[in-house]
This record gives sequence, structure tokens and C-alpha cells, in this order.
Amino acid sequence: MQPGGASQWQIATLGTARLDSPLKPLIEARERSENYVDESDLVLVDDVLSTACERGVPVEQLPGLEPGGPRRKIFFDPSKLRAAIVTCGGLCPGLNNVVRGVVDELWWQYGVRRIHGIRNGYEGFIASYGHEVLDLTPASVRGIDEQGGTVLGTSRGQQDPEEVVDCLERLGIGVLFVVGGDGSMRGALRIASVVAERGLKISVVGIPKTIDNDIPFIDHSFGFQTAFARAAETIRSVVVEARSTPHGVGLVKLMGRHSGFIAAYAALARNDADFVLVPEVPFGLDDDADGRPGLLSLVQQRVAERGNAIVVVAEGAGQDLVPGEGVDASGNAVLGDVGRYLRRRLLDSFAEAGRPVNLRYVDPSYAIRSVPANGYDAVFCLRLAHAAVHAAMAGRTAMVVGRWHGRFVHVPTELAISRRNVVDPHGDLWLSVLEATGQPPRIG
Ligand SMILES: Nc1ncnc2c1ncn2[C@@H]1O[C@H](COP(=O)(O)OP(=O)(O)OP(=O)(O)O)[C@@H](O)[C@H]1O
Ligand SMILES: O=P(O)(O)OC[C@H]1O[C@](O)(CO)[C@@H](O)[C@@H]1O
Ligand SMILES: [Mg+2]
Repeated sequence: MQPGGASQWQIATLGTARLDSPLKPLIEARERSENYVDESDLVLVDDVLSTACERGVPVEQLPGLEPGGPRRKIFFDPSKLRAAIVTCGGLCPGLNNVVRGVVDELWWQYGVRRIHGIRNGYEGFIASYGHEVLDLTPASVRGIDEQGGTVLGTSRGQQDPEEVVDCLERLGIGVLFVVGGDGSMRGALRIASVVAERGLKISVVGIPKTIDNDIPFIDHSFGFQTAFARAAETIRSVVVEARSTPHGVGLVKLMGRHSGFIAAYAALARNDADFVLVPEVPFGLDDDADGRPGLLSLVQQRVAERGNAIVVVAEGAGQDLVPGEGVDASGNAVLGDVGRYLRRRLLDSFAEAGRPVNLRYVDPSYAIRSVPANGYDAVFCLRLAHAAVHAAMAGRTAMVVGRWHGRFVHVPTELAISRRNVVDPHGDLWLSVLEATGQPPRIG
């Protein structure tokens, strides 16, 4: 078995699932409906007629993703299985919900009694760090979902996948759940490859986490909704500040390294922003040679017309204007501080024009990702955890669980890391931003 399988949509399996699932009584009477996709069915990749037609293949050959959900037959014997869960990368609301959901589902529905928590991301597998391995039970994870962060700890930084698999073998792990972002999923695929090279029967299932919402083939990542709702609260306070002083300008910098979803959604959630700047849509500060106004004069204009202006900027926007600061332990770009740069340039531009301004700059930063999951994300996390456990128990591997066109699906990890999900400047989300803000499609 090689991760990825013959087709790019196909999910790799460890072998034939021969054991009756303990969930059989719950699922055997289910009937196919618009709300239930049978395990033998597929969720179509395309949801638009023209894209499906462009493939030029009969309907039954259209590409599809395996649906999530419990299988009638499972691969692992729950009484013999030892499972592990690890959380990696930056924080994200809902990590603890996923950990608790996985433990509860393994324990209560499948009867798995040996579940381990790996401490501090991939580091926890590496002997030289000396991290303890936790025993997780429903009792030990009860209530953790009420806290932000991750009770397991997390980290960035490269670890040798051979050493990780050595550890999995030493511990006798059959199923590994990796909760993390794109980097973690790259790591998970490398682990799955080493597992396959060694001919081991270890399932590696990912539960994609990222407040940036930058993983493709999933509608949204968990925690994203909580994060942008929290970011919208910051915009609300900046709006109050800007509207309560003459010539008020509010500037909010939000996370979003390469994808501007948090900035776009948070701005729409408040519907008070005048300008939204994202990494996907370049902008200029000064007016261009053809007289097209740049951001600085547009903000001045808005203040003159409406008395105040609100600018929401994603941290990854305007990186051509500020020097980067190298890379972090995982190799991710450490971005230049576009927020502080814009603050300075806006203040200078008002001063040069002889116009008064009261500028308030807020960077809520880690406050948006360290909070507990909201109600929507709590449900989403729990259901993703269930889907991940079902997939792993059925022997699926080198895959991530996600929701595609509103249905739970299995996505080959290779596909999930094949590109980055970004705000499409031609898409309807960005159009909504342009409609709500009234900002021109091209700035500078
Ligand atoms: N190409 C890769 N191969 C193996 N491991 C990787 C790779 N990229 C990243 N990792 C590992 O995955 C872990 C998490 O990666 P990273 O710090 O990039 O966060 P992430 O999972 O992308 O989450 P986020 O960016 O949302 O915070 C780190 O331990 C990192 O070393
Ligand atoms: O400071 P840290 O923990 O490395 O993480 C910051 C990054 O992590 C994220 O929250 C998720 O990738 C980004 O939005 C942000 O740039
Ligand atoms: Mg990442």
C-alpha cells in the first residue's frame, strides 16, 4: 500500500476490513437519503454543471470523494488496538473539542481502551525531548472542550519521520490522529510513507486545523468561525473608537499568513469596514501614474466624506512593502509587520496633507485563536472527530477528514497539501467584500 492510491481521489487502506463494527446496530437500518450518503457512494468533487461537463466523462466517472461516516466492517480489533493523538502547529479554537471527541468515540462507541496523548506536537515522539506520553480516558478529557488551546501542547519545528515511526512501533500504536495545519499534514504524510515502507499496519488520519482556512477540498476548517467571530469583536471596538472621535481612523491587523479569509469574514461579520486588505489582492499606498488613488488618499477621502474610516488588514497583505523576518522553526515565513507600517504611513499622509486624524491601531493577534470554540465549531469539531475515528477504525490511512459541499468526506492527504486555499479575487466572497466596503477593485 502506498499513500495516495492509484487515483488522486482514492483513499489508501491498510487492508480488508473483516470485523463487524460495534456501531452496526446504529447504522444497519439506515437508508440512503439527501442527508445520508452510503459508504459505497461518492460525494462529487464538482458542484457546478459546467465544471462537471468540462471533464468530458460519463456521469458515473465523475471524480468523487469517499463519504465520511461509520463502516459496517472495520479493520482494527478494538480490544487489541492502541491509538494516539497529537496536536501540532499554531493554536486554533476547538483543538480540545477534537481531542475529547476522538477519545470519547474510540472509547464509548468502539470500545478502545488504550488511547495516548502525545505531548507538544511531533516533538512528543522524539526520545531526546523526554516528553511523557499521556493516557487518555473519557474521564481525563471531560470538560477540556471548555478551554481554549490544547491540553496536549503543540509545537513547530521539523522532526525526523523515521524517529516518529520508531516511537509508534515502540508504543505499539495502530492508529495515529494528527490534528494540525498544512505543515502537520505534510508531516503526517511523511509518517504514513515511512509506515508503508516498513510494511506496518498503522493508520495515519489527519483532522485539519487552521484558523487561516487555507486547506483545500474542505469547505471550512474547524475553529475558523470562532476565530473570525472573535476578530469581528475587535473590529467592533475599533469602530466605536473611530466613530467617537473626530477624524477617526480605525486600523485592525488580523492573522492570515497567505490567505485573507479571517480578514474578509470578520469585516463582513461587522459590515463596518471601509477597506479590507488581503494577501491575495495587491494594493498600492500612493496614487499611480494614471491617477488611480492609492490607499492613503482613499482613506483620507473616506474620512472627509464620512467622518471616519476603518481599515482591516490581514498580516500577509502588502508584504511587498515591508521586509520579512526570515522563517520560523517549521520553515514558515515570518512576515513583516504590515499593521505598524500602515499606521505610520497613514499618520504621515494625514500630516503631509495638513488634515487632522485620530488613528487607533489594534492587533488582537493571539487573542483570536486562543479562545474556546463557539457553538458551531464545537459541533463541527465533534463531528470531525467522529468521522476521523470511523475512517481510522475502517483501516483508512494517509487521509484527512473534512466537509466538502456540506458533507463529511475523506480527502487524500496528498490532495489536502497539494495547494493552498486562498480568497479568489474573482470569487463571490471577495465581491461581497467589495460590495460591503465600497472599496475600488484596484487600489493604487
Ligand atoms: N514538509 C514537512 N515535512 C514534515 N514535517 C513537516 C513539514 N512541514 C511542517 N512539518 C511539521 O509539522 C508541524 C507543524 O507545522 P507548522 O508549524 O507549519 O504548522 P501547521 O501544521 O501548518 O499549522 P498552522 O500553520 O495552522 O499553525 C511542525 O512540527 C513541522 O515541523
Ligand atoms: O506565532 P505563531 O504561533 O508561530 O503563529 C502565527 C501564525 O499561525 C497562524 O495562526 C496559523 O498558521 C497564522 O495565522 C499566524 O501567522
Ligand atoms: Mg501552516
